[in-house]
Amino acid sequence: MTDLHDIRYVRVGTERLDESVEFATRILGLELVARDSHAAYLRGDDRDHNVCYVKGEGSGHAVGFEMKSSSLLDRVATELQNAGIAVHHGRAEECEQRRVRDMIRFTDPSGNRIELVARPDASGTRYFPSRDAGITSFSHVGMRTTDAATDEAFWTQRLGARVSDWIGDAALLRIDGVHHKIALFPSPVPGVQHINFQVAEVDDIMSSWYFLREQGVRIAFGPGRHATSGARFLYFYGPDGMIYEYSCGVRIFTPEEDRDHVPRQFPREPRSYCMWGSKPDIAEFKAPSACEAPQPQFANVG
Ligand SMILES: O=C(O)c1cccc(O)c1O
Ligand SMILES: [Fe+2]
Repeated sequence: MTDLHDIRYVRVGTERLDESVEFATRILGLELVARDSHAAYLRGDDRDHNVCYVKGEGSGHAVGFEMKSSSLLDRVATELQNAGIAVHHGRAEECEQRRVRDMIRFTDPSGNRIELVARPDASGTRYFPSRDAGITSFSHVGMRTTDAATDEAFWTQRLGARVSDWIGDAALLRIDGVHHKIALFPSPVPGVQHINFQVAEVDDIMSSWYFLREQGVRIAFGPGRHATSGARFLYFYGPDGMIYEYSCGVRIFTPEEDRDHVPRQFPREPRSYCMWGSKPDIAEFKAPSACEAPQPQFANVG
């Protein structure tokens, strides 16, 4: 069984490299740690980077997870290949671009690109925010799935993730004590749906809500509170329609809870996403449209 040690980075292809860097620093509150004409590396915690914007839409999205050792990485590669899953072993320059010693890449059944890495660069300097958004860490990604059941089986059976809760068919998956590090939201297309940063306290959520609106940033959802993880949250749109989430107070499972937890099934309705009543301006979070909702069956009446 694979044990993903932690989420490590997200790579986002963009034609708007300068705009993405400007948004991530001035608005989101990340620190720019390196950039060249092809890529920009930014962080919201003490790791070497959390987000890499890569010039060119074609480079798409990828999510990187750290394995505890290169030997564990090699073992996972063999397990995946034996299961008939194509595994790309990162070339030296690809590992350098990711600031890691070893990397493998494969896709989940929806085509989401997953990278497993070993010995990522540590950093001897503290995260130094460009704006005091209260960010404490890069914590999870929401991903789009074109086949929720198949992707959930892949992430749980192949990669060792555990379901913490469902909202409709959307699975919130944990790989450690944090309620989730990956969430899979049904969608017609794959890709990274949102990027989450933890913030220190609710004051950070609320002061950012005022700041973002003053800056003309489109709010996507919230301020609100998730019924699933209990986290208070705020979502907003950045360049290329990427959604960013600040949240605080996410549930942390004790080892006993991790062992005994029975995942809950929340219905796909607004109150499952927000206990306070905020309504999402996020396609994957909206209740199925009338054309999608199962039509009530009326018995033939005379
Ligand atoms: O934190 C959560 O529970 C949560 C639920 C639905 C969607 C999300 O993005 C979340 O982070
Ligand atoms: Fe989230």
